[in-house]
Amino acid sequence: MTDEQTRLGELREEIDQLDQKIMELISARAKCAQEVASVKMTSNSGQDVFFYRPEREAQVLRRIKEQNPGPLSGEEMARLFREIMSACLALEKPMHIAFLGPIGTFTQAAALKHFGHSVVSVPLPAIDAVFREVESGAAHYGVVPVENSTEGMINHTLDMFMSSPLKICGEVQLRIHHHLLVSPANKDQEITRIYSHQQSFAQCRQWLDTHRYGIERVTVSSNAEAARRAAEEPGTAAIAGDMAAELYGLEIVANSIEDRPDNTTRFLIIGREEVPASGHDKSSILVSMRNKPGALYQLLEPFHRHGLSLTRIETRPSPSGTWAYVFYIDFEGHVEDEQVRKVLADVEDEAVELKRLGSYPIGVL
Ligand SMILES: C=C(O[C@@H]1C=C(C(=O)O)C=C[C@H]1O)C(=O)O
Repeated sequence: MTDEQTRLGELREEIDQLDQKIMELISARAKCAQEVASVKMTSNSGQDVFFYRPEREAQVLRRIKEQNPGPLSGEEMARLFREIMSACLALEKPMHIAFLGPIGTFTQAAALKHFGHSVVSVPLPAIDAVFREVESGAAHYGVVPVENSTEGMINHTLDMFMSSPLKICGEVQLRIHHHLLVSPANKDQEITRIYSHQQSFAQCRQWLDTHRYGIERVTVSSNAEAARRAAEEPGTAAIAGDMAAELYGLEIVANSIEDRPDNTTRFLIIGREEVPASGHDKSSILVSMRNKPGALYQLLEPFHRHGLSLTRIETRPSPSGTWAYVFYIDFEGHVEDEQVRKVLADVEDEAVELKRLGSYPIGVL
C-alpha cells in the first residue's frame, strides 16, 4: 500500500465513525421531537394541536447559521438542518402543502426549500385554488408567488387577500434561473416556437430579443407545462428551470438566460393560524383610505413617527368602487410588538378599513 492509500483508508475510517455518531445524534433529536409531539397532544387535549411551529423553526435555523463554525457555509448548514427538522416534523405529523402547480414549478421548489422534502406537496392549477385548499383544511399550508425582482408584484395573489381569511405565516425567496430547453430527441431540429409562462418570458425578454429574435413565443400556464410541451412537440423549446428540465428530461441549450443575474421571486406561506413572534419578523396589512388629499401621507406618517421600516407598499384598485384604492404594506416587526400596536392603532383611526394579514418570521433560507 502506498502512503496515499494508507492515508485515504484512515480518513475514510474516521468519516465512517463520524457518520455513526451523526446518525445516533439525529436519532436522539428525532426522539426528542416525538416527545414534543406527545407533550403538545396532552397539553392541548381536545383542541387543535399545532405541530408545525414556524417561529421555532426560524429560530433554530437562525441559530445554526450564526453558530456554524465552517468550513460549510451558514446557508449550506441551515439547509441540512432544514431537512433534519422536516424529517423530525414528519414523525409528529406529515404536512400537506398546496402549491401553484403543476409539479416542477418554481413554486414547488420554493415549498420544498421552505418546508424541506418530508412533506406531501399538492400541486393545484391556480393561485385561488391554493387559497381554497388551505381555507377548507384539505392542506395545512399553501405556497404562492407574490413578487419578482424583475417583474414586480403578482397581483392575483395580493387581490386574494382582500377576501380570504387566511394568514401569512412565512416567506421564502428563491433565485430564479431560466434555461432554454429542448428535448434530446429533437436536438438537431430548427426551433420555430418557444413555450413559457408569461412571467418567465418577461424575465428573459432582452436575451430572447438578442439571441432568438423572431421566433414565435407562446405563453402557457406554467414553466412546467412549457417543458412538457417541448418534450413532446418537435421543433419547439421551453424556457423553464432545473426542476422542470429534470422532470421532462430536457437538455439545456442556453443556461441562465434571465436578464438580471439577481432575478429572485418571493413566495408567501399561507395558513389558518397566526404565528407568534420569532424575534425577527415582518408583518403585512391591507389598508383602504378615504380618497382625500394627504391620505397616503396620513397612512405613512405613523410608521415614520414610530421608526418602523417599510419593506414594501403596493397600490391595488379596490373591489368596492372605481378609483378607490387599497394599499398592501409590508413592514418590519410583529403585531405583538408595542411599537407595531401603536402604529396600527394610529393607522386604524384614519383608515376606512385595516386588515391584518399576519406577522411571520423574515425568511431565513
Ligand atoms: C419539535 C417541535 O416541533 C416541530 C419540529 C421542530 C424541530 O424539529 O426542531 C421545530 C418546530 C416544530 O415545527 C417543537 O415545537 O419544538
